[in-house]
Amino acid sequence: MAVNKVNEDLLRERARYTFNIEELTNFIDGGEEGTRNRREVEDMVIHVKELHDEVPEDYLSHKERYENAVKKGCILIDLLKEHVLRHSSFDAYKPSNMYRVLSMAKEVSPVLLHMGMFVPTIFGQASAEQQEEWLHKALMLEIIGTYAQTELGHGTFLRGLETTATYDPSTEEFVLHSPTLTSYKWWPGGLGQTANHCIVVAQLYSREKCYGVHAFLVQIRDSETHMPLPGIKVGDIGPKLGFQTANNGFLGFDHFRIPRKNMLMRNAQVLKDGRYVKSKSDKLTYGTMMLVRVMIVSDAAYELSRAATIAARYSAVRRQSMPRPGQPEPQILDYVTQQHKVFIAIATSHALRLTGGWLWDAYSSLTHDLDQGNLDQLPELHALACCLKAISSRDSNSLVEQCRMSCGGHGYMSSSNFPTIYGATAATVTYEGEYTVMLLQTARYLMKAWKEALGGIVLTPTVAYMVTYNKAKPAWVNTPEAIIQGFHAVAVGKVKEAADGIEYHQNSGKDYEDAWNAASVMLVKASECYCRAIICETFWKEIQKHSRSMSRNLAVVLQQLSELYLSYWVLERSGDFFQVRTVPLTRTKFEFVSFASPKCHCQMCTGFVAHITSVVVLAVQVSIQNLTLTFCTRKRNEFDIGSC
Ligand SMILES: CCCCCCCC/C=C\CCC/C=C/C(=O)SCCNC(=O)CCNC(=O)[C@H](O)C(C)(C)COP(=O)(O)OP(=O)(O)OC[C@H]1O[C@@H](n2cnc3c(N)ncnc32)[C@H](O)[C@@H]1OP(=O)(O)O
Ligand SMILES: Cc1cc2nc3c(=O)[nH]c(=O)nc-3n(C[C@H](O)[C@H](O)[C@H](O)COP(=O)(O)OP(=O)(O)OC[C@H]3O[C@@H](n4cnc5c(N)ncnc54)[C@H](O)[C@@H]3O)c2cc1C
Repeated sequence: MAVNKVNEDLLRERARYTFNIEELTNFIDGGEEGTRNRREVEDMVIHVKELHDEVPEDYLSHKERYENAVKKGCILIDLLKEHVLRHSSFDAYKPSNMYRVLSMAKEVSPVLLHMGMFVPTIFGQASAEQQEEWLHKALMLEIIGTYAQTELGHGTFLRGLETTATYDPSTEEFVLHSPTLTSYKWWPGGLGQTANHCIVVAQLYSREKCYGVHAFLVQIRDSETHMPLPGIKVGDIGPKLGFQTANNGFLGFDHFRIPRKNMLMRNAQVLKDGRYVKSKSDKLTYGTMMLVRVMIVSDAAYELSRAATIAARYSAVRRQSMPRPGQPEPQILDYVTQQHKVFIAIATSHALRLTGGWLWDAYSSLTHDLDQGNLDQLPELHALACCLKAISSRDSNSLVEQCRMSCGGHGYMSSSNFPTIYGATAATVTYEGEYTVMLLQTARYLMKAWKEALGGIVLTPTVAYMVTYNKAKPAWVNTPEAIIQGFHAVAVGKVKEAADGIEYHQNSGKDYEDAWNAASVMLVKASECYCRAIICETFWKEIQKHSRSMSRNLAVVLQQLSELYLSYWVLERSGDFFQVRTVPLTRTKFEFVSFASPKCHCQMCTGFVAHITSVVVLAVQVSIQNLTLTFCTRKRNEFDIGSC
């Protein structure tokens, strides 16, 4: 049998790397133990022949694809359980581990929601007694669940959900009901044919009063026959852009009764007589969504790293065109335009991975605080989780598409794996909080922070710079730190512009809701800039922090990737930097001039800003472009794709 011979161009490129590949691998895995764990699980998986398709999944029927995905999901979960039982240190519910194992199968697993939301909801929202009853069964997949929140009529507006859970004190039961077609649960992964239980989010009624949305654990299918229980209508919602084997389904209730104890009661409770005991915060019901948003940042990075690896390898082996007559066709990696497409994908996968780790640590700290009854950090973490989920998933999805396009026709083949990766990342931009909605959630937080900044109130860490920028302007020197300051200045400027926009519309007679809506494009922009500043700063600081304990050669390359990321986004957002005004040329200072704000439209001010800014920004652009071009050409000579 012919042995697959590794392409000579790829071997030559790999022989040229300038740093220790194993060291980079450990860095990406979060340490040597992480690499050992990952390799052990991969070794378990790679040799299981049932996980390798004889026939391309695209040639299978929907039913065959689903059955194939179920089979693979069961094999992977058994391997995961075996590994967890053998290594108590392997934290199966650290996002990167759980998702990594399931994503080793090409198809999205029908039990993704069981692992990704059903189990975490029991962890996060079930009382100790309820965890005692359900957690082990869920971890051992004796019950298979999903998370049923979204309805046909509402996905974003949770307070508008129509499914009702009405408490009947005479039987100590909740009666679940879907009063309208639009109240049918729609989308939950695994609901079509896989799950026999689910977390149902419904409007809680007791003693004829509505207490808002709460979570309930509901058995929907018979544990023996797997048939829907009486009063349950359930099935598959049909074909989608991607995620074809996620088994997304619909669910309707016809006065379906569950025991009182099936309301998740860690936060709020309903007593036997129907009395409602309020939670410390209504927002704790939303806890699972925050967890998954935090997970998505790391996993968006992972999916992008897969796409970037495919594109980098292809760029090394693909030879095309003849710039010099008679010369061999060059590797497409020699084209600067190809480097410009692929290198930013590599840099971004590192930026999002490190930011995702930083966010996971912040989330872990919050959950510890919440256990102690301290909710102080909840608003900031919600704002961070919203914007980072939105931006990371959108960046990942668009760069996956860029990687696909960089591989020409072969990138369009299913066998390239780009269509599967694209379908998974495209879904992530919408689920767990739609892109715009999430940025508007962060904008709510930023508007409050801005008001506090104007009053000189000390702000939480990620917005603290608003107070300083509102008073003293930073000096501009062309360093990564100064570029990060520039992003802070841009973010403050956009926040101010949006706040001024709301005020402007209110002064023109609109109420707050209409003024908010009229300024909402600026609000989204402000959140984007706030989030970009966080990613830029976190990426740079994490690289600086880790560089101190890594070999110089690796530190140099990672530093250059973070410089590339900063440069790329300054150039991508040069229009926003144009709005950053300098004052005396001797020491250029940032001052944000909004072209859209109701003030400073006078000819003099606008003319002055345009002239000075063009001088400064031109200087900035030239130096940044040099940095970028230098990075690409210099790195091309020695750029390591060995890690690819
Ligand atoms: C390729 C990568 C693969 C990644 C794989 C990772 C693992 C995957 C695992 C599973 C796959 C996932 C499959 C998908 C599942 C789903 O989609 S589940 C359903 C998700 N649905 C949503 O996210 C709904 C989005 N909408 C909202 O969240 C709401 O808009 C809202 C944010 C709740 C706001 O709605 P509303 O208008 O009613 O309320 P507001 O007045 O705007 O806000 C109320 C106040 O509450 C605060 N708030 C809101 N949410 C939270 C929260 N989660 N935590 C804390 N606080 C919250 C908000 O700030 C307001 O507070 P304020 O009044 O003080 O400002
Ligand atoms: C692949 C996939 C898997 C999913 N899995 C699950 C699951 O397992 N469980 C589950 O419960 N749900 C799941 N969902 C549903 C998902 O959570 C919702 O689709 C998502 O929350 C968006 O809600 P929506 O679909 O109602 O869109 P809408 O909220 O109707 O959004 C449509 C448009 O309206 C805009 N919009 C909405 N509200 C506002 C506002 N206040 N201000 C400005 N613009 C607004 C949005 O920006 C968007 O452009 C899944 C979805 C997908 C695509």
